[in-house]
Amino acid sequence: MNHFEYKNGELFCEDLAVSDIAKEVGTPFYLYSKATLTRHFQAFDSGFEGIDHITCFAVKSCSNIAILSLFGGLGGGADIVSGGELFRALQAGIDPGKIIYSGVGKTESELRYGLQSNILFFNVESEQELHRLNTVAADMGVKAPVSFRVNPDVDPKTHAYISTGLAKNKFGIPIHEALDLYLQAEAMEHIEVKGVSCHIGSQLTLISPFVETLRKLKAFVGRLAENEITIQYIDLGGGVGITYDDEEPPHPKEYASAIKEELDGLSATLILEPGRVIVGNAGILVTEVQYTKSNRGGAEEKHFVVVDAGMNDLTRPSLYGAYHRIEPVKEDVDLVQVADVVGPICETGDFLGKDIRLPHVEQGDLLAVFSAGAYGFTMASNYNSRPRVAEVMVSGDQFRIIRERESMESLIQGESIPEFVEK
Ligand SMILES: Cc1ncc(COP(=O)(O)O)c(C=O)c1O
Ligand SMILES: N[C@@H](CCCC[NH3+])C(=O)O
Repeated sequence: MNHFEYKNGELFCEDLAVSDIAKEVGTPFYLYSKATLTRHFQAFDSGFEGIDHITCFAVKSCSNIAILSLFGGLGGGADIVSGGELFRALQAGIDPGKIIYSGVGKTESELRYGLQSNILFFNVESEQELHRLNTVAADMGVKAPVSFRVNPDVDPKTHAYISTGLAKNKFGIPIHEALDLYLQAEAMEHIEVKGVSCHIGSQLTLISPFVETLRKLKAFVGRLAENEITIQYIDLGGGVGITYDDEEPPHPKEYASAIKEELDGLSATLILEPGRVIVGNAGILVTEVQYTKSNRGGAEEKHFVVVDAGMNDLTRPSLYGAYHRIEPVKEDVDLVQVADVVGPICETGDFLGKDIRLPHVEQGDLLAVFSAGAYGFTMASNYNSRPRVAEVMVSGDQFRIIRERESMESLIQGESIPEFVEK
């Protein structure tokens, strides 16, 4: 359930007509519903009621500080993967004691920043990272809280680019090699072992890979116990999918009960790192039609709707061939056409949708690209020197710009022409 609905043929976000917001903000822009963000966070988090847990929102999926702050206020923590995400989470007021730091390539200065900030723990992904963290912590005279991200070799049955828990993926430490690292860590003066973690992939539509993973983690925790290593946290990562088209992912409550059932008997705090399931359907991208055209090649006629948002603004269709529902902001039952919705970028791969069924649209019409709240703005770039678009949040009958549209000046900010370049 989300708060993007048609009322009398007009798309609304909560109590505001999307077209009215567009008049004031201009296009393109990302639009988020505060009520949907809240509802989705609570639906996920409340599934784990009754057990010790922290919902650490995956900042990479949607990192605007207004949204992080909203989740922080609802009791959430953060799953971060860079110094930049740590900065955002702290700026948003998220409790550092609820921040966990994942990622295969943490630099020395990022490790230092995490330690200075007193985060809950680092998800260490290699032996070399463990040694580097121990050295940095020694230098700072502190103990680094550590969980190891183990790779359980479970097939999440999702897109190959977003599978992370298979042995052939770069993530984590193979589960059968992890015990050795725990033993090394226990012997290190500046490391404190806190937990065991994993994240097997994103946009999962089945519960079984999560359950299989948890079983493997439980067996592993048993082996740790035999070696007198006790852990306080089990981090199951993120990954619950959403409906973009006709997928039928588990309801967060179903996911939570399956996990709770499997956890039975384990006394550890559960950490969850959801991203997409919370924000994916809480945001849309609003774009304006610039031109329509048809290209005839032989017997085929191809229709194009050229809009003012491109693959730099929403890259998922180009990158993964991902489907996003696209509909006019003003519903029209007129003539249905099948068209590619394409952006202004000089790449054939610049499309938001292929063979989309649309009513007749004209220059100036607004289109909504749905399910754009996760990995939408956060993956945007300035390619073709396009300023990144605005982000807007609605609450009831009010809206606020939570990130300004970038200016032309911001495009060249930090650039300079050296004196040895002749003008
Ligand atoms: C370590 C880690 N945690 C959490 C997430 C969030 O995943 P999702 O948005 O699928 O819930 C990701 C991204 O896949 C990730 O890499
Ligand atoms: N960016 C991906 C998900 C990757 C998740 C990051 N581990 C997507 O849009 O679906």
